[in-house]
Amino acid sequence: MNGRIMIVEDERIVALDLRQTLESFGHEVVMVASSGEQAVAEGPRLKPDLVLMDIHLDGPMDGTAAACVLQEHSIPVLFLTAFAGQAMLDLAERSSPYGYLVKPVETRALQATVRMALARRRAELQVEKGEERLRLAMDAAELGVWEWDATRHRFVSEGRFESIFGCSPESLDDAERGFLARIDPAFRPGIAEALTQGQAIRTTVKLNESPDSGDNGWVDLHAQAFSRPDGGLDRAVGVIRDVTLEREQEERLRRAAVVFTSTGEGMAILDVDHRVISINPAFETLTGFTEHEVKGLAPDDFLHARRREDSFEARLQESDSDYWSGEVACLRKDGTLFPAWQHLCVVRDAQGQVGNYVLAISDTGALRRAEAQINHLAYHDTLTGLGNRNMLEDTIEREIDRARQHGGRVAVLFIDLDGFKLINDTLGHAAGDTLLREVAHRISRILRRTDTAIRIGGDEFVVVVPDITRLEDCASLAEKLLCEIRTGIDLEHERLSVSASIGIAVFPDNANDFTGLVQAADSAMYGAKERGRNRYAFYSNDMAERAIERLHIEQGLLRAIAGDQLLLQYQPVVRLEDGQLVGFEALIRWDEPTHGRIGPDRFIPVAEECGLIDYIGAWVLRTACAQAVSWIRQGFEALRLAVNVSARQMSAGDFVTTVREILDETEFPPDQLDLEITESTLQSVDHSRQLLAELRALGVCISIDDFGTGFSSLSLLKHLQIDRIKIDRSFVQDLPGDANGVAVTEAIVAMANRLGLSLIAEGVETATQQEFLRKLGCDEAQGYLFSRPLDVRDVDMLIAAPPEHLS
Ligand SMILES: Nc1nc2c(ncn2[C@@H]2O[C@H](COP(=O)(O)O[C@H]3[C@@H](O)[C@H](n4cnc5c(=O)[nH]c(N)nc54)O[C@@H]3COP(=O)(O)O)[C@@H](O)[C@H]2O)c(=O)[nH]1
Repeated sequence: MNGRIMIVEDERIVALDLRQTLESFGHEVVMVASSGEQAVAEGPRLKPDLVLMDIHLDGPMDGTAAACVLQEHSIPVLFLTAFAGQAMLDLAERSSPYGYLVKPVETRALQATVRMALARRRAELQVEKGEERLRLAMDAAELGVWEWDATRHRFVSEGRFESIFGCSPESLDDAERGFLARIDPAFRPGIAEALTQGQAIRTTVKLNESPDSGDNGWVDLHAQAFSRPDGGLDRAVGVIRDVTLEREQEERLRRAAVVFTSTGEGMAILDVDHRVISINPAFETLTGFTEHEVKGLAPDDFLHARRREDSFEARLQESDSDYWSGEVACLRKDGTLFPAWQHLCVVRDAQGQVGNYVLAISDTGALRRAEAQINHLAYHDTLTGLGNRNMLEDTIEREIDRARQHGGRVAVLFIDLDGFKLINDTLGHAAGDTLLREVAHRISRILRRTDTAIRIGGDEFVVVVPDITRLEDCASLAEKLLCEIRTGIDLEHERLSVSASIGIAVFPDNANDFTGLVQAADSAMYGAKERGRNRYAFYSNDMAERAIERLHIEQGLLRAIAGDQLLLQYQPVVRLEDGQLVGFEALIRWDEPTHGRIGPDRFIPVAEECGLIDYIGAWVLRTACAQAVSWIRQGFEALRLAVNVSARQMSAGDFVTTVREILDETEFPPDQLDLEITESTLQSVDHSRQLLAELRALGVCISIDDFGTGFSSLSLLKHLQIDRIKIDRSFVQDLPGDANGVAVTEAIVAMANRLGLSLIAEGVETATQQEFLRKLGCDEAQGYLFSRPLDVRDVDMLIAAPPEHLS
């Protein structure tokens, strides 16, 4: 076995001799160095298999120091020395020499020692190479090798162990827990058992979060445990490999598989030639085809109804990406068509080559139907099926646009039912709903195809009439609507009659846009209501003027309250039987310093609108009660006092409390107080039934004022706690000549008698009217025939000395 040898010897003769001897053995002497410095400078470059080194060298670096440096470069050294004292041997040992020859060296000893050293060197190199190979292989396989000596509590590792396990092997030295604690608790018992039983471990485990990096992941763990003879773990050796990415990939695939089989979208996987490889259950459900039936077919052959437009190739070409989505027409197995939203997707491999296609379809038929339903709901009133507020805006704006283009006109009729609230209140919401549906039906029945009927909420409807040429046509339509609505409606056991008030506004005459037109029609509707309901009114400039006047009244009313400009008059009420004075109705007046006396008809509605009525109403009640108490104290003990109450007052949450407090404060006897409430008040006040019950509980009486002018129903009178009905002046004034007035009055008297209610007629101006009413059975009356409303001092005189006709 020959080698490349360097000789380090400062004695030239000895060096030459060594060289000749070594060369005679067939070795190659790569260099003869004469100093330690020269040896360490050239040794690493020449990489000799062996260095023969004289220990005692001249110069600063002796042989042992030079040998230590060469050893760092894995160059083996064989020492030559003239003597071998203990101290020298100790020094030489530090550089782990391959041998130690004492000079003069005998040739055979030199040959044998050099040969053994070279053999050892070769063996070591082989081991090193083997280790290197193993390391590279472990690296390539991304493995970490570990060995756990449980007896000595030592944990060693190589390769990628540290980076995979996320902690240094030293931290695992200590105890089983060090190693096992890194493993997720769910996997720990199995591993622990295999270790204590000395078994092989082949498993994939999850790691806990690393204390160093915070990572957790999955590792493949292959190991063999060895037990001690007395039982228990001696040591374990194994490899680990990080399989986190594979696990995630598997998990993704598993999830994708779940999605594929469970999604509601029909999916088909196609090969490069667009032939079906597989379909999911949803595809089968959507199309009726089984996988077996469509495997190997192209979707264009069995699925796409419009083969040319929806063809696979055409759709993908449309898109400049690998995706296309859009609506297509699809065929089911039974030949029926359905609209579908289709996604096409190209699946490429790592090299960018097309590997597959994915086709996904969802039936958009249901979506289309839902869309239509949502649109319907968005634009229609669910109760009546008419259009709703959204449709109103769209329709009016569209018709205004059209009218602008053609120079036409658009009419808007705003319809509000008279007395609807009362029906809801007394007969219940179900009855109210039935009524609204019937009214909606009647409105629709008489409209043209081009007209639009809308319910904008509650009891308010709007009719949009395009292309009107004459205002008379609007008037006749409004009349037809009033007549249709007025006709009795059968509700369960009741035949109801409800009227409506209609306001009409026209584009471009009254307003130029949607908001203006609807507002104008709304104002006109209020105009119709003010004029007595059950009628229609066109929007007029008067309405705008009235709005300004209202503003002036509102501002004046504030001054009136502050400046004591309000006062009360009292109109006597007489018993028809004997003409006896039975009481008074308190009537408010406003003495305005510049405009003179203003009647309640003008300012009460304004006070209601601006909220001053609560204050004014309480003032009237307090003043009238206090005044009446003084008349009672003057000797008119049987006096009854009627006080008008408006809708707004009744709506105030504390109305009953106000009445109670005023009665307590003035000491007026409750049973002599008559609160006059109009039918329309009952119609507009929520929970009027309960309110009346509470007022009755105070002991006061309730009269229905202006009876017969609004929604009158037997149920209303039956359900509400009422004492008296006041026949409206409008019926009385035409008695007894007018047949209609007579019929209505007779019906009211009959109704009151049947329900045991007392009757009073207002506006009696003639003796004939008085006589007619008396004969009919009417109990009491008031009117100019007996007396106009009087100031307090006139009433004082009246009580002191009643005239003959009021005695
Ligand atoms: N909420 C309140 N409303 C009130 C109050 N005071 C009055 N009013 C209401 O104002 C309306 C107009 O009232 P007024 O101008 O006072 O007219 C009353 C009488 O003067 C009038 N009347 C009486 N007899 C005759 C008659 O023979 N002929 C004729 N043409 N008019 C007559 O009738 C009105 C009384 O109406 P009524 O209350 O329905 O009995 C009116 O609606 C008042 O209710 C108030 O304080 N609060």
